[in-house]
Amino acid sequence: MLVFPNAKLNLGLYITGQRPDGFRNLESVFVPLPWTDALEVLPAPADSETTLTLTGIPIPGEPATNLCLRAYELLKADFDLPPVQLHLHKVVPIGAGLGGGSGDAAFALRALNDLFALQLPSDTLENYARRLGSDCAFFIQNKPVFAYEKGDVFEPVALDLTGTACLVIYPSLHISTAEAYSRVQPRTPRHDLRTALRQPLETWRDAISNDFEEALTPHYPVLGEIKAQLYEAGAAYASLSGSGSAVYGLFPGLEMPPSLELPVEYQVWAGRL
Ligand SMILES: C[C@@](CO)(OP(=O)(O)O)[C@H](O)COP(=O)(O)OP(=O)(O)OC[C@H]1O[C@@H](n2ccc(N)nc2=O)[C@H](O)[C@@H]1O
Ligand SMILES: Nc1ncnc2c1ncn2[C@@H]1O[C@H](COP(=O)(O)OP(=O)(O)O)[C@@H](O)[C@H]1O
Repeated sequence: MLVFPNAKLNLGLYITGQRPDGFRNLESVFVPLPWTDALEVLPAPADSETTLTLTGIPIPGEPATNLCLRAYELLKADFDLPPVQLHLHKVVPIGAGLGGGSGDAAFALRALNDLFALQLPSDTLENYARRLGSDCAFFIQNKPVFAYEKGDVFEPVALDLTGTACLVIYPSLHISTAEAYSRVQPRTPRHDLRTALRQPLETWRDAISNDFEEALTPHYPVLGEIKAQLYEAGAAYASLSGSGSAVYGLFPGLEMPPSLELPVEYQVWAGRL
């Protein structure tokens, strides 16, 4: 079985409180971004070992800690799964705020559920996903949601950005999620995200913000430079995604976003949501 785990964008992000478990409460709207990896999951002979092979962008850390393998081990602890051969072709930049690793984990759970006819409903898969990472559960249903608590509890949002031209720029700068959280002090949300997102996209610039962007831009000025470049190129809305370092621009009304002159080491996704 071959699946294509996608990434996500955060529309607004507020760190609202410190939790007793050491994590932070947040409020954000997550939307799927069709920048994808490719993940193959094949059943392997009963007497063989489970394997993971990797191509594409190198992933920091030991392959044994890869979220695809962790997803398999999580289900194997509860179900009589045969060994599998996993192959991940990594495309989505890492440490980008695009949730690429979380998407791989959730798609691995979904693929194993389908391949071995486990018949687990979405809420059960979401509970497994939550154990792998705070934003993993979003990728089970993979549709726009208002996310709160650890970013793993959802409410539906009436938001349809389908077809909106979008440019995502990753300045080859790995910002770890833990480092980003350590730089932000929880506070009352600056804006009411659900109300703001019901207004026309052209108003979002002054009505939606990302707390990580404010905290990280003084340390990484390139983030502010890319955002300014996106606005100069005509974006109606531009922001850091999640804890960065990817910055995106939305260009409603265009068939495709404009192309920008950027350093060769940057990775870019241009297309329609
Ligand atoms: C910031 C967000 C926003 O969507 O996305 P990314 O920028 O990583 O894509 C998410 O909250 C990232 O979720 P995820 O990447 O799954 O984080 P986890 O693996 O669960 O946690 C990594 C580390 O981030 C911190 N963390 C994460 C989530 C949260 N609600 N509070 C936290 O304090 C903790 O220090 C934790 O050890
Ligand atoms: N399949 C995977 N893809 C990407 N990162 C992975 C994967 N499995 C484990 N990781 C670990 O997760 C970390 C961050 O993953 P990712 O979701 O891409 O971050 P972010 O959402 O902050 O961009 C990486 O540093 C990496 O060590």
